[in-house]
This record gives sequence, structure tokens and C-alpha cells, in this order.
Amino acid sequence: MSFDVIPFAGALHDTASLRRIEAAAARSLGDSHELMRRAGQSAWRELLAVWPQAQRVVVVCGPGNNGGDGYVLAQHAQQAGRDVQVVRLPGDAPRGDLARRAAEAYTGRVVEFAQSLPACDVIVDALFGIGFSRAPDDATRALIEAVNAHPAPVLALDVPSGVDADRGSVPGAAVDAARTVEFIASKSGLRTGAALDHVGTLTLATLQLGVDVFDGIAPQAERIAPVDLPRWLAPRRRDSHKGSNGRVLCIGGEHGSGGAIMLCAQAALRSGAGLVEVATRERHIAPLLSRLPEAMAHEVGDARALHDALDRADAIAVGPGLGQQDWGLHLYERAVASAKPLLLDADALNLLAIRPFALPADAVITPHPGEAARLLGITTAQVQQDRFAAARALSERYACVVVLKGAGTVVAAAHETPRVVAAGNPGMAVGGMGDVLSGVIAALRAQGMNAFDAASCGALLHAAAGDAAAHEGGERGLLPSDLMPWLRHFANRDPYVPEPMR
Ligand SMILES: NC(=O)C1=CN([C@@H]2O[C@H](COP(=O)(O)OP(=O)(O)OC[C@H]3O[C@@H](n4cnc5c(N)ncnc54)[C@H](O)[C@@H]3O)[C@@H](O)[C@H]2O)[C@@H](O)CC1
Ligand SMILES: Nc1ncnc2c1ncn2[C@@H]1O[C@H](COP(=O)(O)OP(=O)(O)O)[C@@H](O)[C@H]1O
Ligand SMILES: [K+]
Repeated sequence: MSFDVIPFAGALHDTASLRRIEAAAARSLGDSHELMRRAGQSAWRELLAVWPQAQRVVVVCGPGNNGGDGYVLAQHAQQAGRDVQVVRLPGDAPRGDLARRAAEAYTGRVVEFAQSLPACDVIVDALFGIGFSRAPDDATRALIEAVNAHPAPVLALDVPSGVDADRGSVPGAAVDAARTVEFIASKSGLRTGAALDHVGTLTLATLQLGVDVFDGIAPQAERIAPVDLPRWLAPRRRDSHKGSNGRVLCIGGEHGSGGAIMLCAQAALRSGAGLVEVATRERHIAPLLSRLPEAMAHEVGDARALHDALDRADAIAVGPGLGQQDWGLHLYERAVASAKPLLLDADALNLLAIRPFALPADAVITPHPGEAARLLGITTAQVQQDRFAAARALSERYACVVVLKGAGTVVAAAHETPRVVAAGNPGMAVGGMGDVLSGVIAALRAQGMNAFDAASCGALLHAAAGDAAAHEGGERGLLPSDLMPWLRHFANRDPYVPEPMR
């Protein structure tokens, strides 16, 4: 690996910030072309390190500066004796001075795209970077589809073309990269949502810039990964007792959904809660206790028992399997009125959408994109078009901490830099997985973590456990119960495991 290509570190930026960083970098170097030269050279080094045998290289160049980086790379490949072809759309000759200069320095073949791409060993995607806007037209779409249909692996420069680097969405077609080498700084949109199916392995080329180019520019988001877990999960105090490790009350499990609240309770215990109580339907108590004798279960019809359980709780998780009938509504209202550290999920969120209640300021909500859409009165597709914006809007509308679930879970709260979880896998897309997350976050709240940290650490712990369980037996057929031993593992041990970089 070249010396200036380093694994990604936590700060994530949007394109507006990146433009400011680039301008500062160009000022400090005294020349914008030097940045492009470094970008193209770094990408070439990355290509050489990953595919040293590649002899035939096709570089797909767009009209902007991303294309300019491609021409610089093509020039390096040519100088290194590779068989290089630049492919571009008719009319996509470089438009700006920088890219034109790079294109003029490259003296190899340039061909116009017509239906298919030449045979090659690697394709370099230099069509669009952070300047991508609007859905690609038909000709551009055909080129992107030809790149994706080609058997050669793709190295994307800065951004896989067609991915919105701020929002993580793909408004039309986008390149499927095997690797993406980002320039200067990491982009928030490449860590969540649809982007995750296009970026491949991400690396960062810092272009040997000093940290001063970031002066006064705060990151838009923070990437958190399993290596960050020790930030929140210090070893327990030797003289701790079950009371000091927190008492969680899990509320839910309407007829037909008893498993949901059982998974929530089990996850809370496996994440270190000192005591876990469950308020549920009477008929679920015996099966729950036979599976989880450590829990204390209450029949909710007993008003005194519910009152006392609410009173004793250090944190409450309400919603898994709750239903939206009178039984669920009554429990939802009791939980919200308790003013205890609160986590709302599943049907509690559906009830919140139709019967908005002022939530305690430090409440956590854990919507999946469908629930987020109902809470915001928009479509699921609109949520997914900009997951950061949707999470922020929820945190503002409901004045609480938001965990927007799904690929690249986003955790947002007022006055906090949002966090995005770089772990988790599609094996987790199975019923009951969210119930486990509710138990994890409630357990961390009960152990004394503030709402934003409990939400972040909980989402990370859950995703890390999901990855470990998937690693063991594969993604398809993964069950929420499979996470339980791994929750315990990651809640305690040095969590570093080699992980794919995202
Ligand atoms: N500005 C700088 O100082 C540097 C920029 N660099 C590169 O430059 C890139 C940004 O360059 P630009 O701002 O020129 O933008 P891009 O090259 O990413 O794309 C902009 C060009 O693509 C066209 N375009 C955008 N969306 C389109 C669509 N959907 N269909 C058809 N055409 C579309 C625009 O009209 C414009 O001509 C970065 O991602 C990075 O790769 C690097 O060379 C490092 C230095
Ligand atoms: N493709 C994916 N990548 C990463 N995590 C995922 C993916 N799909 C689902 N998950 C995670 O699995 C959990 C699913 O929760 P949810 O949809 O509420 O399930 P349920 O309501 O059935 O319990 C969430 O934590 C979510 O982030
Ligand atoms: K690109």
C-alpha cells in the first residue's frame, strides 16, 4: 500500500466542507494542479498495490476534475508500461482548466464510449466525484451499466460515480466499485444507505496535506466502529452490585408478539443490566421464564405491579410487540408519563406518530426507515434519500435522541455531531433484530450512560454482535438469538477484530 493511503479515521465531511478544505489545500500548495497531480498519483499507487498484475487498464473519465484525476492516473499507468485506454462519452472532453491540463499531459489512447468497454484487467471510475448532481441521463447510465457489467474490478476515484457523496443515495445508476479511494477527507454520504452497495473497500488518500487545511471546519458526522467500543465500555468496578448495574423494565408482547419482548429482555441481560423486569401479557410469562429465568415478569393487568415496576426502573424499553390496541396504548402512555430514561421502538413509535406525546428530553427512539417515514409524514424512499437529514429532522421534531436503523445506522441528537455505525450486515434484516437493539440500548441507559452515548454504543454493540454471528455461520438464516453470546463478548472484551473497512 502506498505511504499516503491510510485506513479511514472517524471524521466525515460533506461536499461543502470538502470544497473549503480543497481551497485551503490549494492555497497552502500555491497550485490547484498539484492537488490533482497528487490525487491521480495516489490512486495509481493504490491500483498498483492492489492489482499489481493488471496490464490492461481502462480509465473512464468524466468532464470535471474527477475526470482530471483519471487522466493523471492514466498518464502514470502509461509511463509504467501498461496498456491504457481512456474512455469517455461523446462531448465529455474536459471542461475546466485543471482537467484540461491533466488531459493534455496524457498522450495515450482516448476512445469515445459506444455501447461496450474494451477488454481489460481493471477499470478506473473517474466519471464523477463530489461534483455529481442530478440523476444521470441515458448515455451516462449506459456507460455506468457497461462498467458494472464488465468482469474487471473497479477502482473508483473519490466517489463511486452516481452516488451522492452527502446523502448516500443513488438517484439513478451508480458504479459498483471493488474499492474507492477517497481524496483529502472522508465523505459522510459514503457510509450509509444505498452507497454501501457501491463503495466496496474504502481507503483515504490524504495527499500529504497538513492538518491546518482542516482549520475551522468541523466534521459533519463521525464514523464509529467496533474498535471504539472501549470508549464507552470500561471494565466494571470490582465492588459493583446488581443494583448499581441498573434495572431495566421491558414493556410489550401483545398476544401474538410475545417473542419480541423476550428478545428485548434477553438482550438487556446480555448487555449487562443488573436486573431485568418484563411487563407483558399473562400467557407469555411462563414461556418467558422457562427460557429466561433471570427475568422478573409481570402481568400488566395488575395495576399495582405495573406502577411499582415503573417506579423501580432505571430505564424503560417500550414497544417491542406492543401492538396498537387499547392494551398497548395504555402501556405506552404509562411509560411516557413515567419520566424515566426511556427507549421507544416498534409499536411505541407507531403510537407516537398518531398520538404525539412530549417525550422526556433524553428519550431514545429507534425507528427503521418505515417507522421514521411515519413519524415524519414522508415516504420511506424520502427517508432513504437523505438518512442524515431524516435523523436530524426526527431529533428536532421529537426533541430526543434518534437511532435511524438500517445499513449504516445513523445516531442523531440536538447539538451533537451525528454518528454513523460502520458495522452490521444484511443478515440482520430479519424480524426481531430491532427488539434486540432496544434491549441493548435500555441496558446501557440503566448502567448510567447518557442517551446519546447509550444509543451510539448500543447500535455499535448490536452491529458488532451481528457481524460476529454472521461471520460464524453466514448472513442468511442469522437469528436475533444468535447475537446474544456476542453481545456479552463485545460488552466486555477488547473488541478489536479485523473487520472490512467501510
Ligand atoms: N477541486 C480540487 O482542488 C480537487 C478536486 N479533485 C477531484 O475533483 C472532483 C470534483 O471535481 P468537480 O467539481 O469538477 O466535479 P466532478 O468531476 O465530480 O463532476 C462535475 C462534472 O460532472 C458533470 N455532472 C455532474 N453530475 C452529472 C450527471 N448526473 N450527469 C452528467 N454530468 C454530470 C458536471 O456538469 C461537471 O461537468 C473531486 O471528487 C476529486 O476527484 C481532486 O483532483 C483533488 C483536488
Ligand atoms: N442491511 C443491513 N445492514 C446492517 N444492519 C441492518 C441491515 N438490515 C437490518 N439491520 C439492522 O437490524 C435491525 C433491524 O431492526 P428492525 O427493522 O426494527 O427489526 P424488527 O422490527 O423485526 O425487530 C436494526 O438494528 C438494523 O439496523
Ligand atoms: K468517480
